[in-house]
Amino acid sequence: MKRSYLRLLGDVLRLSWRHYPGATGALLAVKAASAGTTPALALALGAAIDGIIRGGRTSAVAGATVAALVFGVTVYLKDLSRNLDAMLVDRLGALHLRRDVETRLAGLAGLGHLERTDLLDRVTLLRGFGWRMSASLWTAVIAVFVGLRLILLLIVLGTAVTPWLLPLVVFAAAPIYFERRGQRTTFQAELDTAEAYRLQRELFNLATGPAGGKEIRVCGAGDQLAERQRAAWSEAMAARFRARVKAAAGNLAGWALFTFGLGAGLALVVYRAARGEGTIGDLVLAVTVAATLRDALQDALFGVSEAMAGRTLADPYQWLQEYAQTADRPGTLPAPATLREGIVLDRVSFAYPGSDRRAVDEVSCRLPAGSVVAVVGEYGSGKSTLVKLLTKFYQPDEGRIEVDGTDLADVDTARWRAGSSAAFQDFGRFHVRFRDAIGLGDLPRLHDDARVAAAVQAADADGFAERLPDGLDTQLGRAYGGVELSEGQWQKTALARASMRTEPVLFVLDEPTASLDAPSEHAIFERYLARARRLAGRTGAITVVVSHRFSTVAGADHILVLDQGRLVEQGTHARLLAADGRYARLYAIQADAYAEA
Ligand SMILES: Nc1ncnc2c1ncn2[C@@H]1O[C@H](COP(=O)(O)OP(=O)(O)OP(=O)(O)O)[C@@H](O)[C@H]1O
Repeated sequence: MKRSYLRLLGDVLRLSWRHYPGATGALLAVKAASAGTTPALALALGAAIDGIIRGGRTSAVAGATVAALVFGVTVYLKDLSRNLDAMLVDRLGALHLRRDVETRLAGLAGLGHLERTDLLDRVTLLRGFGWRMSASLWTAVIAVFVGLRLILLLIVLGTAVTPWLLPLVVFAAAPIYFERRGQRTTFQAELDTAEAYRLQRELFNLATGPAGGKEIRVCGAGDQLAERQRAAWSEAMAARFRARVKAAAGNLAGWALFTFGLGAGLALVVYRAARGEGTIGDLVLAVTVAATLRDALQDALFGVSEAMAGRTLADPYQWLQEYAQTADRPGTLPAPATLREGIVLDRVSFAYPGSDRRAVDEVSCRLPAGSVVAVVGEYGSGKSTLVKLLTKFYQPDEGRIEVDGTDLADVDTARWRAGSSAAFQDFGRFHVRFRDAIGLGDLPRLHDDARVAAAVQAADADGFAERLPDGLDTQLGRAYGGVELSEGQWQKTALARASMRTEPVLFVLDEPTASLDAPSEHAIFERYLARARRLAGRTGAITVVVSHRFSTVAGADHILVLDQGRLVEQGTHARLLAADGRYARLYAIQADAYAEA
């Protein structure tokens, strides 16, 4: 086993001891005691048989009594162990380990782990971390004590019967060796096929889930998806199956060796008994031990293989710990409560990890304090990426973003975010009460009804909010017996959430009205323009609006026009029209389209 995995098992054991000392101690004691029961039973039975044959009534009765007692204790310990094991695995997994992973993942300031395919594989593995890891700990403990039971059984064979039986250890080790080799092969195959496996699951969810259900039916793409899912599944499974066949062949060889050794050992005991060198009790003892040796060995192998299966968790967990420390540059400087000068982008470039194409390419511009800045451009021109850089989801690869002269990279990320508000294109649909879906935009004011109502009004959501069956207390999401909102209503809810903070210094609206019609979008934009003016007066806030609809953003103070990541034009609406460049051309095309409509 890898050292990191052993260390992780040690950490989990310490965690269990710290939170459940009684149950952990009891389970360890029960497992340790269980290791001695089979050898004790074999010795007691052997003594009872010898007592009967020699006519020693006392030793026969004593042997039989001990055997009966040991048998009773074995059954009781098994039951106790099962219950303690289940209780500890559940509690430790759900209450501590899963929470630890959840907190670490949710605490990551950046988005890389959610958007990079190489990291997604690890995040996927970590989803089952809590329960699997706590189960692994106790299977590893079982493996240790079953190993101890095996050693005790062999000592009993070697000392109570004949040392000639000791080479059985070598034969007993053969299946373990082959099992481990097989484990390594299958583990590697799982790693190699993780991407195909993830893809088939994604396709399955897509084909069967509600998200793309309508489009898939309209397109008639169900069969295609099923076929692709089947292909990805077959690709992953074929490699895994080949690895398992290889592992099974090794296991067969291991067990064949063990069976050969066991047969030879028993033949030796029978031969010795026939020559009068051993007793019938020895024979009973040897047969009892031999019969349980196979079970003990199988238990040990099962324990080892189960514990080894948990090894797949060590790498991603360790990665998460390191990633949390290195991926995010949290910064230490306080975030400004008000802006005096504004935000300056100085030759900012950024390419998504794993891509050599710059999503933002040498962008330099100034976003003056108190201004409303619109970012426009065609699909994929880098608008959302620019917003992600401003909200510190990613750091620029080159260049700097300065906030009132301070490098944003040095500003404390959590505090910068606490001073920002944002509504994103891919907004969240939180299936909680309507008031909570909005209030979580400013957690300390989650229960401030007046603030929530004001945010609802700001987002022009009061119309549909009034019609909700339980008002602000309405549960959202049909899956939880609540109300399902329309796309536009979800979007207005996201807008209301972004309106909860009243004093942000950065207010981002990344296509917040894409699901609304042009007049509604225009009305909302006017509202937020007025709000931006009020914010500007209080905190010097900068409002950044991303939109496809050029007419909507005409009232912005400053417009940035992006094309393939580059800032190709900037200025006011009037100046950009007068320049008769890209902006003017695209504006004219949209204006014509609306005129014709
Ligand atoms: N997570 C990601 N990983 C890799 N590349 C990405 C990622 N997100 C965006 N890109 C790429 O970066 C470029 C800019 O994308 P971005 O989302 O910033 O454009 P946009 O102008 O906001 O587009 P839209 O108007 O469609 O929202 C695109 O080429 C896109 O394919």
